[in-house]
Amino acid sequence: MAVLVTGGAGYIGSHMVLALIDAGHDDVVVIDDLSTGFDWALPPEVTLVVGDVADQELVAKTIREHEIEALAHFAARIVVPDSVTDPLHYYLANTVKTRALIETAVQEGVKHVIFSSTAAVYGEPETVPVPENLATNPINPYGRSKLMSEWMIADAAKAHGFSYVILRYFNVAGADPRGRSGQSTPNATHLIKVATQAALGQRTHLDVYGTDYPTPDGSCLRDYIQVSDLAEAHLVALNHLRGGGDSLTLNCGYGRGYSVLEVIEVVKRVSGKDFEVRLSPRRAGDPAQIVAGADRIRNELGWVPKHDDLDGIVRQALDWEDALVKRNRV
Ligand SMILES: NC(=O)c1ccc[n+]([C@@H]2O[C@H](COP(=O)([O-])OP(=O)(O)OC[C@H]3O[C@@H](n4cnc5c(N)ncnc54)[C@H](O)[C@@H]3O)[C@@H](O)[C@H]2O)c1
Ligand SMILES: O=c1ccn([C@@H]2O[C@H](COP(=O)(O)OP(=O)(O)O[C@H]3O[C@H](CO)[C@@H](O)[C@H](O)[C@H]3O)[C@@H](O)[C@H]2O)c(=O)[nH]1
Repeated sequence: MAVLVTGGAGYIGSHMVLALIDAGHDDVVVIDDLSTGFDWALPPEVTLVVGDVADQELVAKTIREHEIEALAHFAARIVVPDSVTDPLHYYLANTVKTRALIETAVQEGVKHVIFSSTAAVYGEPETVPVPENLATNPINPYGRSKLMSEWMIADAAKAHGFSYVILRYFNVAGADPRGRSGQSTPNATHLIKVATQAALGQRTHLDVYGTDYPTPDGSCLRDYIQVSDLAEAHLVALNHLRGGGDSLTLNCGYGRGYSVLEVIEVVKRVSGKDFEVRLSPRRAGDPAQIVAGADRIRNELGWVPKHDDLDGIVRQALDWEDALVKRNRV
């Protein structure tokens, strides 16, 4: 009952691989082009196929050779402002390549698909938290590229008989509590990563992108979910599908929002380090606030998060950043 993890050498995918192995799966195969991922992020017992998810010959061969039953599709481009400046690249990487991958999966008889979607499909909701049945209305090409993939997967599942869980992640942060993986992209743009780098002196300062949003302190509000909790959500989704469960679309978040300024305050407190914070103009493509309606995944799949604590998430991110520095991987 092998699982193929696309993008498994990346931040979230590598935590999924660890979760599968911790749960006793000895048949995990990763396909990754290593464009933003790292082969060293993977445990040695995992098979890594270096290549593109849209290489249909390679993917078909991999599925056949390893008798892949389920596909967890993480590989993508993920930076919201980059999607605004280079939308065609995002539609190619996230939508066109997902189409090719799903076509191969259908041709090769893959039974289950878990897809990494995003809170960005909701766009700029008028109220938070947002339940899954809120109308989708993405405001940036990244969100649209993912929403189109959601639609393709749902349509193809209906036509060709596989089952799926679409997981809409909110803002993913933190690191493996055992220190085996974390966010390793050197020039990552994610707030908690950037703030921990500022705290450790790897960046001169931190920009706050926008302080005039209609939020309590004027900075954007996000729902930060710890990465191993998110990986665990994939495991319960996989078990659900293997047990014959229906296809589902589920938010992955804790249901509580923190502002950019609040996150910075937590990073300074937990690290014990002060750093320069510049109040800067808004960044392209950012919604003011996005918080998960977080009940459905708990009710439908029995998912129970273990790391719902921003201080702990920041501590993990700091420890991982520190480990990267010590291993000369920054
Ligand atoms: N990080 C977040 O906060 C967040 C939030 C919502 C959704 N997501 C989604 O989660 C998924 C994983 O994100 P991440 O943060 O781990 O990013 P990441 O960049 O660390 O991981 C992506 C991985 O996919 C690989 N990859 C990219 N394009 C590929 C291709 N065409 N063929 C093969 N491999 C390819 C990269 O080398 C990398 O290892 C993405 O689909 C992203 O859209 C992330
Ligand atoms: O140096 C920084 C970095 C970020 N921010 C702000 O912090 C918030 C969060 O930004 P970031 O961490 O870059 O995440 P998002 O742009 O919210 O996007 C993340 O979260 C989305 C789900 O909500 C995912 O779909 C994306 O893949 C993922 O990058 C935003 O308001 C940013 O403007 C800053 O003010 N300064």
